[in-house]
Amino acid sequence: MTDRKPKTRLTYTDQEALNFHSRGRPGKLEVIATKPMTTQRDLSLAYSPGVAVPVRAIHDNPALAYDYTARSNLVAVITNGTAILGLGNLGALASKPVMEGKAVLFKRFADIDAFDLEVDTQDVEEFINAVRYLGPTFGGINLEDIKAPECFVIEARLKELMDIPVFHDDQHGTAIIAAAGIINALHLTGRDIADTRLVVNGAGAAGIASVELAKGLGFRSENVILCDTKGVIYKGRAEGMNQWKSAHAVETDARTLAEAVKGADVFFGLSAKGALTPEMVASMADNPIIFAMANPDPEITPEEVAKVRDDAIMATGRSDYPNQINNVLGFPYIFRGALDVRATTINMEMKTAAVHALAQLAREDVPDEVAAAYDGARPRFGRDYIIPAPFDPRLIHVVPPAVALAAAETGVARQPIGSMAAYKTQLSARRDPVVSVLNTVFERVRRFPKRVVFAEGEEEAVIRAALSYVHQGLGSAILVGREERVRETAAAAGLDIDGRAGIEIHNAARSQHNRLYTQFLYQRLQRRGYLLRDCQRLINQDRNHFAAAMVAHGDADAMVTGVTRNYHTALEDVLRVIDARPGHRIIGVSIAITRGRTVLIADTAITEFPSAEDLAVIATEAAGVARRLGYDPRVALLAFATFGQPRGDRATHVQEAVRILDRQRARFEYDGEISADVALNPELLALYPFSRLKEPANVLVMPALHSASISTHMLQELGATTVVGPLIVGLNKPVQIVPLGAKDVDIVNIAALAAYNIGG
Ligand SMILES: NC(=O)C1=CN([C@@H]2O[C@H](COP(=O)(O)OP(=O)(O)OC[C@H]3O[C@@H](n4cnc5c(N)ncnc54)[C@H](OP(=O)(O)O)[C@@H]3O)[C@@H](O)[C@H]2O)C=CC1
Ligand SMILES: CC(=O)C(=O)O
Ligand SMILES: [Mg+2]
Repeated sequence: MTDRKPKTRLTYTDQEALNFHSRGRPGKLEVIATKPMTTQRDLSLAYSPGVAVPVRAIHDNPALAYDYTARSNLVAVITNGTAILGLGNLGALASKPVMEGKAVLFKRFADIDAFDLEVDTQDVEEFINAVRYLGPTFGGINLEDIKAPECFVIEARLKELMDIPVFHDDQHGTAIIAAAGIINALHLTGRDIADTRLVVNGAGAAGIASVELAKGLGFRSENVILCDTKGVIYKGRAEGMNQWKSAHAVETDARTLAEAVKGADVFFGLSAKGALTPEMVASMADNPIIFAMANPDPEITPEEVAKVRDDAIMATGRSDYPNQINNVLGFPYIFRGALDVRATTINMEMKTAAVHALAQLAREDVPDEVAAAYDGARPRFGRDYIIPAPFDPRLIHVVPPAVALAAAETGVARQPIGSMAAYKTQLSARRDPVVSVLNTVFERVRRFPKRVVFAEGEEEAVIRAALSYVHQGLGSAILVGREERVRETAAAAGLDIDGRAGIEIHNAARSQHNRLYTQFLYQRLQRRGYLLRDCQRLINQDRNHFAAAMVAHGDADAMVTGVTRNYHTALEDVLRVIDARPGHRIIGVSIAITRGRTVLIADTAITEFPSAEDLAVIATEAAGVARRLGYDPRVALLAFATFGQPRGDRATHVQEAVRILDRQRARFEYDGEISADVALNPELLALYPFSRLKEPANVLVMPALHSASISTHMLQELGATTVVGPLIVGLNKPVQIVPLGAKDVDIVNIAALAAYNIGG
């Protein structure tokens, strides 16, 4: 009956789920030391006797625990296993996979360390006592999967007893995400919240909290019906009641869920699998909003809904359907914001701030990285995208700042955020170490904004990158392309570029500068076999030549290209227009970034078999890049051998390169020939006390292009390493080339590096 079919679900077998949990180290968590623990000295500092120093300091001033221990970033995920997802009361032990899962999500999405604690008691007092004394260990307490009504008592008492945030995720996390989703769904269906009829099935932890927050948003009490296993919670009902249910009892004739949902606008399922039938869905109002949030199986599936009507906005709690209304979008970021201001609690204002931040984010354009999380189908605000996806990289710098600000404004922040801009950068860097490495670059470009020409202005990723460049305050963007084509591509992607300050479109064929650029190119190429008309064609029809000519003439400050053409073709185009900087050689430098470590690798683009002289030049140019990125260069000239061992002819030109640098009195730390492991590992390096490198290298000069290329590609594919580049270094004007098919985030990073003139 409908042509709006739900997207295909991912599938897995039970055996695959078991294998996932058992393979390798069983479970999903391990503990990793954050300090070196290799030498006797490390042991003395970390343990006895050194550890006594912070012990005394904390005793004298308890606030110092945030500085000397992991407490400030540590959350407990605590349960008694009485309401494991929608599986019911299966006990503390069986809940462990879910709690480990929550801990992993804390880490993955918000860089919060979390321990799962499964407390084997169903007695409220015993449970409270098991938790209340854990305050010194943690910065926050995330209560999970504890059934109602005990969860209400437990949370309220622990909040009174503890001076750190205590947050029952199933109550508030769920309510916050459902509230964000409903704000957007009401907007899309043109409803007024004050007249909207809501039915909530499930009057437990999640149901009660969601009703309370929904009413806080503007749903009127008389328009909200709550149901449980006994049916509608109406005024006067006696069976299966408690004070939390009674607070939401209404005057109604409806007694069953089927009667309650008849004509209702919105259904929230926080109950159990299959609780909502297709017949009930069919009886709802036009454009019904159905959030079937029970896990792992919803109250009704999107396929079942699609069979009976095609006008529903449908959401579930699962990752394998569109519109995932799940507290995973909340708890990592809410705790991140709360921990970062050392909040004493998570109050209503902080929760509301999270609701609005999430709702707003879903309305914004989606970057490539999120599109990738949707199997390449870029979601756009609408019926199938009312809430951000869990893998949205923007969540980390959108939700915590809103929460932190609300904490400060309501006086529960012990240490409010100083600079919000700096905090947002710090947050992004938690998820993406590239952000912290490029932070100096971005900051500097923001202070001295630049006009960057994007040669491939008709490409969607490029238009997104240009918009992002402008939005981030880095300067203005010129898109080279046919106006209509650029506009069409932008419109199809839902990007608004018309009249946007800072965005210009330049059509090479129609540019008033063509005559000038053509003459300029002809002067350069006439003795290289090019006729005037060849140069005319290159300027009129080839965007790389046109864009490079803009930069050569100062009509743009920097250029970015490469999305549609392979690296070397794009470089040849550019080199017809722009030379090397006098006294310099063009080389390629790649930046390999892992958490806590950045290494430059050169030459990753130009010289296939560098001579000793070439290697010395490459070392010098790469050291310059390291300096421009804010590092003191420590350059290792790599070979398969280290200081003469094993012997072999191929290392001799590396040794000679080191002698050339000596003769040139190079003003940076360097040594070679040295193998990559010795260059990067302090313990191996210590075996060569005569080495001029006293600490591991941060610049690696490769003996040849093949080793450079192979190693950077392996790093990119195998490890948790991001490789940026190759960046072009030594060109007379700032031009950078991105890898073929680069995504918008990568293009913006490279545009910022071009604007920063990383190539010197
Ligand atoms: N998507 C998300 O992010 C989240 C989803 N949930 C889901 O919500 C559900 C409830 O969790 P939680 O509140 O923590 O659990 P609780 O045990 O606290 O509450 C369960 C509630 O559901 C009611 N219920 C159970 N089965 C039915 C049914 N067939 N029809 C009507 N009501 C029913 C119970 O009724 P009674 O009071 O009569 O026993 C009770 O009120 C679970 O499926 C869970 O997975 C929870 C948290 C987050
Ligand atoms: C998602 C979650 O916390 C639950 O279903 O219990
Ligand atoms: Mg839960």
